[in-house]
Amino acid sequence: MSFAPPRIVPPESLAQEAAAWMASSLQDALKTRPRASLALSGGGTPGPAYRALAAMKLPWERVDVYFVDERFVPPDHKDSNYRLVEDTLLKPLGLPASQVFRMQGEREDRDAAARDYEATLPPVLDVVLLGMGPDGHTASLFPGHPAMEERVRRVLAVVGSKPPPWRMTLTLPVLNSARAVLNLVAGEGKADAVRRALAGDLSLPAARVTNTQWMLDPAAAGR
Ligand SMILES: O=C(O)[C@H](O)[C@@H](O)[C@H](O)[C@H](O)COP(=O)(O)O
Repeated sequence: MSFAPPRIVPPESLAQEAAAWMASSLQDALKTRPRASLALSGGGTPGPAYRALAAMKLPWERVDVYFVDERFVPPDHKDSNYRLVEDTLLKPLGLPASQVFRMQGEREDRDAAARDYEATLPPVLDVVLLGMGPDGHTASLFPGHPAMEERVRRVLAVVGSKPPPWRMTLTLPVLNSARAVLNLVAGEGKADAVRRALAGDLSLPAARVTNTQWMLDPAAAGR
């Protein structure tokens, strides 16, 4: 399994280029279907890309927002991926709640929350934005975790090695059936994981998302 060559983008253009990729991928999806689904990751990298995306002209009334993963914290918690997306994309767009499918990280029964989220997912996601940690985790799929081997459940509650520990995550069957996937990675701390993932080191969850397009800044590309 090999990936298309990564796009290497100067740091100052990364957010805009990632936003343009998401917008273009959504437009492609909307050419043949009435609605498009956009699944978003959290972490420190994608916020500026979400802000740039919110400024782009799209038929937003036809776009449904999902989450790639979420921490088991309330939606107004500083570590909530929902809060990140709400602040950078949903509020700027004024997207109605009916178009936002939030992972309920506030729920006590984590497995029930995962199962309920699974029921909201479309059969195939159109556009997925991923990130990757220095250990090669993506979504909340961490190296060596049994969730990497899951082939039936589409959403799992897991304990990850990036705090906060308890998370809900899409699994590889969902990510690998998506129509367009971008892994947006920046910073020299990721360079080794990027090199290993691009070389097909399947111990890295990010390497197992087979249809990933990669967008890197020069530092993550080892330059
Ligand atoms: O909830 C999360 O933490 C993210 O979904 C996670 O998969 C993230 O994409 C990577 O950890 C990279 O995070 P940074 O962008 O902060 O490096």
